[in-house]
Amino acid sequence: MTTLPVCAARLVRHSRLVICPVTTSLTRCLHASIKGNPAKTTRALVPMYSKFKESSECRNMSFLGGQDKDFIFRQLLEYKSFTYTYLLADAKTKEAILIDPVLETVDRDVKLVTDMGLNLLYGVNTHVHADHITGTGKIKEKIPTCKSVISEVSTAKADIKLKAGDKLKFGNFEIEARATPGHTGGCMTFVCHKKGLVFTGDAVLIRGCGRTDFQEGDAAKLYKSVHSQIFSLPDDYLVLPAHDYTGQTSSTVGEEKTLNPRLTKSLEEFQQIMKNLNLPYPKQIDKALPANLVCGIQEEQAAQ
Ligand SMILES: N[C@@H](CCC(=O)N[C@@H](CSS)C(=O)NCC(=O)O)C(=O)O
Repeated sequence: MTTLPVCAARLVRHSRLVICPVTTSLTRCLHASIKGNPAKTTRALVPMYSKFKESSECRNMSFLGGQDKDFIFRQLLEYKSFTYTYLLADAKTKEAILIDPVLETVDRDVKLVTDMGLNLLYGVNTHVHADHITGTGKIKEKIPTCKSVISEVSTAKADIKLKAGDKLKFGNFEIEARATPGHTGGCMTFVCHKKGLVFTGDAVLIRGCGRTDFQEGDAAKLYKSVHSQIFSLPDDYLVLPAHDYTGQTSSTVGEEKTLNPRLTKSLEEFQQIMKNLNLPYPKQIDKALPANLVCGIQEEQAAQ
């Protein structure tokens, strides 16, 4: 109870970024407490604060701020392949996961994890990437307790093979694995419901989607899995893709449902668009695919 006005003060600061009725009321209430009766104000703040904690604004604040008292979040860029790696951690228990680490940036990521005193449980791959080598193998060498993770459908080697519906826990948080094939056969999307975050890998990119011209790529499958597994999530969930080539960092389910120039079309139109993308093959595909089938540089490769 005593910390409530402090929390409210932080909310007031954040309310400059995002204005919503709940924070506006909180602001008024806090200002009233300066003039009036603080105990009465605190009583009035309790239901408002509870409502705020459940709101998308509150969830997104921790994304904007990168950290709150419960949750740590970082979006990290590997700028040669324009890949985003995500660090998620429980701020209290220090248990952490990395989603889509890249070989070239393993040292940066391991230093961040170590500096922050985190206990990295999992290095998770959304799929067998074709454009860069995953960092999960090298991370395991540096942090032997960390387990590599990928979908079982991918047929890649890893410590943990996920099925649709499986959950990975870290402290008081978890990500739910959803099968979203189409870019590759084994693509998975990870949802952190508590924070309203959805890690789409290459299934949904911001105003785009993963190509479907190799690795069991299938435009119809991609369309159906995105619509059933991602567009069915609440509109305010933050979409966090594995790549962006235009300098954007995040979107929302609601935005992509209405503004994505490919996925808002009919299935037939989508298939035509994907057939005519004519993208050059990723530059690293020949070394990335075999390495990623063993989750990066691992014993199997070193022994060869
Ligand atoms: N130029 C890059 C590869 C770019 C590319 O093909 N990206 C993939 C995801 S990584 S396999 C993709 O699906 N792109 C969709 C799109 O519309 O751009 C390189 O050489 O690495």
